[in-house]
Amino acid sequence: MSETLPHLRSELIAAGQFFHARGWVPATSSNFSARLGSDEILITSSGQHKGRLDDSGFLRADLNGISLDAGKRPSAETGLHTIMYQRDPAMGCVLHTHSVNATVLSMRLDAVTLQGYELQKAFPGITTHEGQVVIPVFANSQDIAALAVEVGQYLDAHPATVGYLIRGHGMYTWGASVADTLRHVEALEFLFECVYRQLLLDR
Ligand SMILES: CSCCC(=O)C(=O)COP(=O)(O)O
Ligand SMILES: [Zn+2]
Repeated sequence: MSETLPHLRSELIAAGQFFHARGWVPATSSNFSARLGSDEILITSSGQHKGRLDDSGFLRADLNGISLDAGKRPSAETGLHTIMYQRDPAMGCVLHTHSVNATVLSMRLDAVTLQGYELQKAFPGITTHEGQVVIPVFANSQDIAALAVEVGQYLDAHPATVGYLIRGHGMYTWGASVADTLRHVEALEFLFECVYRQLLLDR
């Protein structure tokens, strides 16, 4: 990888500040990671406030989620990050957020289907508003290993997926770089707000 650990860490710290200003990472929710190398990631340690991260809030882990920094405990949801890096050597970043819109929609819908929105073009390979972008909703679980298997099976069957929701919990999205993944978070949050407002208008 061309990006150094300090650079990736500062990008993730800035992401947390950006998300917190928008209310997408309340309390100690959410977790962030970026690839450091072929078999190593940088990930937030468990229990950090993601709007107030500093250099100490991160650790290195292998692709099985084992801490490479003695005494530091990775996110409780590390398995949902490592599954993405294991699946794709080009995977550069995974971001998980807990916005109100993502959480509310996940309680009401089995999938969020996006169609007709110009902002769908924020995702890789999408060149028109005309197609459908489906964001699946998985049942929440405290068994992260089992949830990661379920996510992996879904992605095997639906490789163009750009993100997913976990019911009553939050959103995961990913990309080749931190910048790409930030764009995906921002686009999904905009689109979730559109879907939410449309549901209100349709009542
Ligand atoms: C207080 S939020 C509950 C845990 C969670 O969903 C989350 O995203 C943060 O967990 P972590 O272990 O990464 O701090
Ligand atoms: Zn979470």
